[in-house]
Amino acid sequence: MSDHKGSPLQDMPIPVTILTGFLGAGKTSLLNQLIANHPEKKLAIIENEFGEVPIDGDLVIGAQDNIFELANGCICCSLNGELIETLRQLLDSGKVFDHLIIETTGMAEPDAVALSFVSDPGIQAEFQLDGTVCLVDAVSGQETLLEREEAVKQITFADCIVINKANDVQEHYLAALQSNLREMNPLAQITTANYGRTEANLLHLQAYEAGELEQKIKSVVGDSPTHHHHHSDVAAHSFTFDQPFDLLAFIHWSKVLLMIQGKNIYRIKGILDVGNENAKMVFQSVRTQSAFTRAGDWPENEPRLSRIVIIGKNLKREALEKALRSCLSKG
Ligand SMILES: Nc1nc2c(ncn2[C@@H]2O[C@H](COP(=O)(O)OP(=O)(O)OP(=O)(O)O)[C@@H](O)[C@H]2O)c(=O)[nH]1
Repeated sequence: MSDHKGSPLQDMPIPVTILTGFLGAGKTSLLNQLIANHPEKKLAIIENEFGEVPIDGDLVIGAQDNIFELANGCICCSLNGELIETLRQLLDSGKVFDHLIIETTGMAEPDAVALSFVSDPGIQAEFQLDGTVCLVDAVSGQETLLEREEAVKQITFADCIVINKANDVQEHYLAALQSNLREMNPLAQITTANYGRTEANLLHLQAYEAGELEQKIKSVVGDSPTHHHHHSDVAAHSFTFDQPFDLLAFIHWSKVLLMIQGKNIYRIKGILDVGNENAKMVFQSVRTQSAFTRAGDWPENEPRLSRIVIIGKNLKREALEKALRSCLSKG
């Protein structure tokens, strides 16, 4: 990866990691570990926190020159426009950096932050999401998930979930938490940490790359017709279809679905067989935005199975399946 000097004509988009997790879960501790473990990287960091006086920036060690603060508001709501402005300033600053980390407030909905990177063409040209990392407090995480909708959304949107303070709980408790998180988000990688120290390569998740997505979706959905994971009213529904999709019908359906039910749909990811296309089409949504990318061609010896995972709240599985079936190619 080449250096980025804030020029609008960079050769490669700068990878972006969104760091999220409920209040006190260990985001700043993890950030400090990332900085310590990646001396080869020139990290730029955007900190967002509530409160008049920014504090977290002072708690991040050794990167003071490259820290940008968005204080006194939440990045996912009132400060979203400011985030885009800060990204532009970052590019214009002349600072050299090759990876951007955004630490959100503990209350932020990371999909709203991610939206800036998939909805603004100017930003998209310069930055590319690598993935969202969500910290969960091993001790209080379970309780927080029962009480706080924001925490549930953070989990369901994450590409990697890090259970921090793992040594502070017993093994069986940790295993139960892990399995609960797996049910809520079967697509995420799950790992453990103490004081933010973890083995996982969190800055290279490539969560939005077609090949990586395909592997993940395949591992979750398999070849069986349909199944779903349940966490109270939040569920991950998986579907497989062995007939090709009509691309336009699918696009139309997904746009209407996200427009009408977007609030309750946390994530859609899918690999689709589309009539008249040799390439596998990878679909994913971030809030109301959605996009297709091409993965490799379907190999001759691989059945053309479309696999789709929809994670959301209070979703009616039968209705989703029926609607998806109506998007299958008629020809
Ligand atoms: N026991 C224990 N404490 C930890 C661990 N990791 C972090 N802490 C402590 O937990 C507190 C919160 O950690 P932070 O890294 O500031 O968490 P945060 O998510 O950035 O917090 P907010 O910015 O307030 O949302 C601090 O006092 C840390 O020292 C851990 O693995 N075990």
